[in-house]
Amino acid sequence: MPPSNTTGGDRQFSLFEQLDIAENPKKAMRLPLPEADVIYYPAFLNPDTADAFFKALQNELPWQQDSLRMFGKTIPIPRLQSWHGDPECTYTYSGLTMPPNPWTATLTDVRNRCNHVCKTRFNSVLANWYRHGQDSMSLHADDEPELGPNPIIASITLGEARPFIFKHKETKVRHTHVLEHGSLLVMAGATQSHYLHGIAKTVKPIDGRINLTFRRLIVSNSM
Ligand SMILES: O=C(O)CCC(=O)C(=O)O
Ligand SMILES: [Fe+2]
Repeated sequence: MPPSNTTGGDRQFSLFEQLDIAENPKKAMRLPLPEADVIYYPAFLNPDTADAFFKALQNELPWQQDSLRMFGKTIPIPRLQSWHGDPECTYTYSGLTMPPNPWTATLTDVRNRCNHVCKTRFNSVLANWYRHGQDSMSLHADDEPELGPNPIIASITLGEARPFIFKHKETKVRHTHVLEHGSLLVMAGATQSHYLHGIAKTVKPIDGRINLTFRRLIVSNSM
């Protein structure tokens, strides 16, 4: 049975209220996920701005294909990545330790828009480039200790729309939501405690997608 919708209900409502949605021409919506706080803004960026950001990021970021050690083997991850942030924001993710690259003009611009709407100060961002349908991200929760409890994460989509999968950790119930060009997805509250999320592969011939997930790492000398 899916968990009761009353659990965390206050928190869901307060996230919606917390976000500054007044400036967005298209309405934001809360996704129907019990025990989670997830808001989706379809047209956070206008299409021309989103196109320009996509092109700029392709050229601006030092994209690399990292590898993970699994079962004694080194396996290249199926996407390109680039980690950026304030100097103290070294991040450990699936066994990879990544010192931050500096903020670029485009990342700073998008970060400031996310800060404004989410009323927080993101100090880091993971950029993911899914080059085609065979690039993906396996189901995971963004629950690294340096994110602290109940982290707020702002996730921008540029380029090809891809289905974003949520899977409840206990009930295993799945919910899929297509993330469109120029959209913003905000995950907050207990979302990471109760759900995994990821991007599946597809055999369809599709174009590339760049995703930016802004985070606030709790590091000793962050202000
Ligand atoms: O590409 C996406 O939308 C998901 C990215 C993600 O989950 C992450 O970077 O932790
Ligand atoms: Fe994630």
